[in-house]
Amino acid sequence: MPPNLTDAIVTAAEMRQIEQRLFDAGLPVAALMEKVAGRIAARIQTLYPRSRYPRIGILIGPGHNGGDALVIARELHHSGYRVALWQATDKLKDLPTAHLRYADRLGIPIHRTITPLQASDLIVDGLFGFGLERAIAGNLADSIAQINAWQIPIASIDLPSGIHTDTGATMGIAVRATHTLCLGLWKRTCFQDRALAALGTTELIDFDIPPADIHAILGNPPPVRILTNTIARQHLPIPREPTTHKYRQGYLLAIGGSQRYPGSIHLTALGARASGVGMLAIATPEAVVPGLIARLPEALALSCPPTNTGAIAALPNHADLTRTTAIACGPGITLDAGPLLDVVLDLPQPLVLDADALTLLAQRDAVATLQQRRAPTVLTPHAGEFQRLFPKLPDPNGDRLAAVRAAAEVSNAIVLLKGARTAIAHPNGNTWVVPISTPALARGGSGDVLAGLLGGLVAQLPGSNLHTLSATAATWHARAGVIAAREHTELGVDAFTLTQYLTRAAMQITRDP
Ligand SMILES: NC(=O)C1=CN([C@@H]2O[C@H](COP(=O)(O)OP(=O)(O)OC[C@H]3O[C@@H](n4cnc5c(N)ncnc54)[C@H](O)[C@@H]3O)[C@@H](O)[C@H]2O)[C@@H](O)CC1
Ligand SMILES: Nc1ncnc2c1ncn2[C@@H]1O[C@H](COP(=O)(O)OP(=O)(O)O)[C@@H](O)[C@H]1O
Ligand SMILES: [K+]
Repeated sequence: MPPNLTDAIVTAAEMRQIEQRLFDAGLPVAALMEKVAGRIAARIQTLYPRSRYPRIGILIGPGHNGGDALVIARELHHSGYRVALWQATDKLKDLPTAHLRYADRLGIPIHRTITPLQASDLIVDGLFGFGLERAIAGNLADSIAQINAWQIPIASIDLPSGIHTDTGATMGIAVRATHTLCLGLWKRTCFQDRALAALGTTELIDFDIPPADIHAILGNPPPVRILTNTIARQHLPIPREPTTHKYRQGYLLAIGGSQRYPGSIHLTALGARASGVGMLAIATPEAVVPGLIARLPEALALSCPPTNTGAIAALPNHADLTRTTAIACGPGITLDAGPLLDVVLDLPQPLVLDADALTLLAQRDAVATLQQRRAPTVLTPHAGEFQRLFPKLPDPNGDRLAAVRAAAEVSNAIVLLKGARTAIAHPNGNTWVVPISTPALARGGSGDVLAGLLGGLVAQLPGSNLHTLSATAATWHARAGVIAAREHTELGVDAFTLTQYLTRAAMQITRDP
């Protein structure tokens, strides 16, 4: 299968339509269940070897998620595990009914209360998959609460039961998995921040869906996708042309800083430096310039007149922006820099807006202002900034993928919604998801670094796909965080430390498959 097809991210409805095409084409439902469950059973035996996990408790729901679980139970039983089942509900669909009867015949114990499963080394959760249609309540909910309290590792089939397949919402209560084995194609919920704690480690179990069936339902390329390393690599500005020179390697103007927040623009500048941009100019209040140049001697300082609060009042009169290929604006400018933002929005270069620039934008009619821009804009809000910018759109702490897509559509800007799973939407609905990150990045200043890195990347490749470039910068940044956290723990990745790992992250992107 071409690698890009496993990058598609689907909704429950799309998955159902794709599966239906396979069934319509002649693949028996039971055959698919055997195949899928066989692959999961094999994976479980690798992840949880019988020597260390001899006793497996399996939760059986009423639908085909339960059917998968029963096939897995049978296979693990034959492989020598001691398997015990909890049948969660009376009424089962036909396939699970048949498999349950056969499990009984094999002598696998079938319990109607969960207590006997407490003596398990691993729980396999086959209660609900993408067929969950209402909140879990009553005895079922109580049982899930108890299972979660047992502190036994849990492997969920397809999804942690109780998590909405698309939105990541908890439907009443949800199994808290250690490991989620997502089947066939990634479900949206795997990239919704609010579901991450329930998902545990996620892994895709491929079952050979023909690409034509995926494309028939999702289109080609699919609209919502993981940004893979391969794509990120194609959007790094390396290798450089042998005869290039500094003015051909991009000219970024980074605008930020104030007397109150002099540090953020340093971090943005260090992010830009790591992007490899040919020329870096920094517009900041004159009081901030000396410290900045001490740290980044290569940068061109545009010393700006200050407001009476020490914010940037305007760009310097002499500033010649003709060579500028991209602009990043916002870190540390404070809310006193409104007139500056008006000037910046009017400039003809691609523009990355971050931090205070977003809050200032929210104080005017953000959507109308963005619609009027002559050049492309990338907005890089965290959830709080997003809510200020787009108060009428879906909550960015809820269904983040829906929220970011709606924002890009209404604003005609590329919107990069930061978080544990950063999502980047294009106005046409295409959305990249960055599948990795680390909570080590959850501290002040790491976003400033991203703004600079992204600005520097855009400056170097102004004619390239801005949407994918933005996602590449987010991946690059996240990878740097992951490498830094490995070496410094999650506590040791302050924003400056992060900047020192960006080059290593670029090397990793260029080397990894
Ligand atoms: N068709 C197949 O053979 C395949 C099945 N797969 C598995 O099938 C799953 C989807 O199967 P289904 O469509 O049967 O759906 P589920 O197994 O997710 O469950 C649906 C059943 O649960 C009931 N239900 C829904 N919400 C409930 C609630 N809150 N409380 C109590 N009962 C509730 C429904 O009435 C229905 O009977 C996937 O997640 C996956 O595990 C696929 O992965 C692979 C192919
Ligand atoms: N829990 C988390 N897990 C992974 N990444 C995170 C987490 N929290 C924040 N991040 C990342 O850290 C950065 C924080 O940016 P931002 O909130 O703008 O911080 P600041 O404005 O202080 O620089 C973003 O890139 C975001 O994706
Ligand atoms: K499940």
